[in-house]
Amino acid sequence: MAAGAKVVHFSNEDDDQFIIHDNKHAAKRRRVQNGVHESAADQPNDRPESSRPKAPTQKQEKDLQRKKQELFEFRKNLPVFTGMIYNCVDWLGVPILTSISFFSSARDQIIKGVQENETVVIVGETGSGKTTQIPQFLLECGIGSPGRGAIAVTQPRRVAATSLAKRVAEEVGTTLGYRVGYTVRFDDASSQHTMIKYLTDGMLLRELLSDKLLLRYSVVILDEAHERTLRTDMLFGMVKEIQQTRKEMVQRGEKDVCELKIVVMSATLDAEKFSEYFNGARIMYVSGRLFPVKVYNTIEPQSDYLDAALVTIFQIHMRRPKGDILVFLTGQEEIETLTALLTEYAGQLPSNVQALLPCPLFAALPPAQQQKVFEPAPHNTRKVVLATNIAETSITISGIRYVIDCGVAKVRGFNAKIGVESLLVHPISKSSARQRMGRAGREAAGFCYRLYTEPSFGSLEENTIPEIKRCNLAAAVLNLKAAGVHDVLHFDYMDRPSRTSLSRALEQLYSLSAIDDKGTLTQEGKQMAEFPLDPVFSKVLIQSQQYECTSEVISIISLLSVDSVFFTPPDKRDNVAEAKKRFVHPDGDHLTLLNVLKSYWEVKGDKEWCRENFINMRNIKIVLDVRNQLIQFCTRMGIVSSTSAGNETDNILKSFLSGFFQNTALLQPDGTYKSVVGGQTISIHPGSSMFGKRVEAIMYNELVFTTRQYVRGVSTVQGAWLPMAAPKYFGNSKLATNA
Ligand SMILES: Nc1ncnc2c1ncn2[C@@H]1O[C@H](COP(=O)(O)OP(=O)(O)OP(=O)(O)O)[C@@H](O)[C@H]1O
Repeated sequence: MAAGAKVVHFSNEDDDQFIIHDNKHAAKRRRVQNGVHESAADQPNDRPESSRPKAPTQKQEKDLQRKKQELFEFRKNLPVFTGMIYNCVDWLGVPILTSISFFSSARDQIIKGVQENETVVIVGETGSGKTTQIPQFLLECGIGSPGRGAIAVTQPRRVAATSLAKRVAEEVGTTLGYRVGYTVRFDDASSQHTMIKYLTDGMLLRELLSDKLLLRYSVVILDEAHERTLRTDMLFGMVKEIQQTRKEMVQRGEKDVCELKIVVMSATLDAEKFSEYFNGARIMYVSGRLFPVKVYNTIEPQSDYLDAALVTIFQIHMRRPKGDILVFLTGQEEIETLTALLTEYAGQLPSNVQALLPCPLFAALPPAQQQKVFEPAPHNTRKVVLATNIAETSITISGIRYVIDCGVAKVRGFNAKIGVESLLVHPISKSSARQRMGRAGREAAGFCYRLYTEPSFGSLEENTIPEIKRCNLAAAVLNLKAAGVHDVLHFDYMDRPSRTSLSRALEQLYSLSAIDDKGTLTQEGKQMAEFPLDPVFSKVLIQSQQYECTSEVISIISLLSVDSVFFTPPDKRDNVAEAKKRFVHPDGDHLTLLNVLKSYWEVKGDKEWCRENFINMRNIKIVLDVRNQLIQFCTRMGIVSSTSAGNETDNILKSFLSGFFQNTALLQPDGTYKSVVGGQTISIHPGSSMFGKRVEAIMYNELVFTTRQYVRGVSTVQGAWLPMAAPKYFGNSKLATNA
């Protein structure tokens, strides 16, 4: 083997490995960061009824029926159609035969199970057909009907909701948005005829604001319940309560109300725990999977998974039969680094080898670009989808035969004691690893390459810790209050968050003036709950009206929604640092970012200018997209997008301080900074325009734990502004004790 060559050895693999004769790509470093709410919460949309999906024309109808018939031939072989249903499993997870019926199909038993029980928990292998088929069964048997109500199927992510709706519309033989549709943030493909609606959990929470008993639905299917996102956990408690209320209404003989059925589904779920929470719900295990997936683990631990992923991609490409590859990574920056490296090395492949096409997939990518991963690869090309864990559950990407799992993910954490939130790279759970594996083997036999050893897999946690146990709960508590849950301390949580976390959240909402001293939602709090943003950013936006700088604030919030507006080729770090200096604003990073956007507009997005200044054009497009959405949103809310006329700099910084007052630090006599909350010593990140500067007080966007506690997104503020920014918070001694 040539010096510097790199090979990743997997268990059970032959060893004619592909060798990359250059390992310069190693050690591309990743940042661990925290802060901005990456994917904004979901919003109702206001598409006028006239532009909403219509019944298919006669010609469309013919094509739809042909496709439906074709897909039916496939559907009827899925395990949820024809497989066996079990009532329980032994301690190894093997189904035990008890009171099952050999004479009825899985489909019939699932229908009967839902008809006879208020709540059913369904567990079945990835790809067995739960998400696409079970809603159709419930429609076909009349549990979902125009008279009783539609079927809502929640998904933790929008890309899953939209792609599933498209597939199921084809299977049902209807145009998308007519009988089958979806509702996600800023996009609604549904109509009053929609009987099966895929929607993000955030969207269903939002519908609860206007339809408190979810009367438009007869069934709510909570899919991928194992993910335990904050929003799904909130939904558990809310739908459980709604089910009880509707039952009592039916018992009282109230008209136009039917009982609400709840179906909880996943491939990797602690069914007993869910059953117990939902008052002893019936559990059904669906046996079997459609296609096998062979799993390989590395023989040795890998010190650099990005490097290992790159090598594995080429090993598969050179040695394995046709089929696309799905690689799980932790974030946008890694995905972009690997895309660049893949493109570079793919150019060195011999001419008789098929081409490689990298396709990125991450939450901040505009929906139209996300959809590209679902398009078939061009002739004689192997598609390599590079995704964060937004591709981990629910979705089927046609053509994927190989999955590469790096074994880690970015996980949001929150230290309730000191009120600090962080986003750290953390090993995934076994449940996540199985979900990742399950993205292969959906249309044919598949292969999963885990970039970690078998013992490492064995040492992973069984399930991911519920988000509610590790997040800042301010947004969740605000949503609960907006949905009418006043007593958030005694809400029926499946896993109760700590009292400290809840108190912290209430304290933060009080400081933001979202709730009053009795814990009641204020007018401002109601407005904040409507925003597609974390409450902290909502506060900044609302406050910007008073300082007449909404337009600038919207731009900066949009700029903060991406990792970086600069593109940093590994061998051009010095040139990039030089380019960044051209935009520096003396008051810090918020205004420096705004300078970048202003300059981009001045040159009308000139490509050559972007190249010279290392501007990441894709990220700027994302920024502009978020900005447009926020402007539209503010217009709907009656917020005028004014531009600062007076002291622009101070006004913008004061607006941000009204939300970020807890992310502040004061200069100490020894030249270090001490955080106002928690009193910790912090350092300004070397990448900040404020690095090395000594000012009276700073405000920062995020705290990063690396070798020390760094803050990023830093701007200078005046100490005297703090009490004005949050009088309820700084009313007393906090400043004095930390000064
Ligand atoms: N968009 C699609 N294109 C091609 N095949 C699809 C598509 N969506 C679903 N399928 C097929 O239907 C099968 C069932 O998919 P479905 O999403 O219902 O399974 P599931 O049991 O919910 O899986 P998971 O637990 O992974 O979400 C898949 O294995 C795949 O073969």
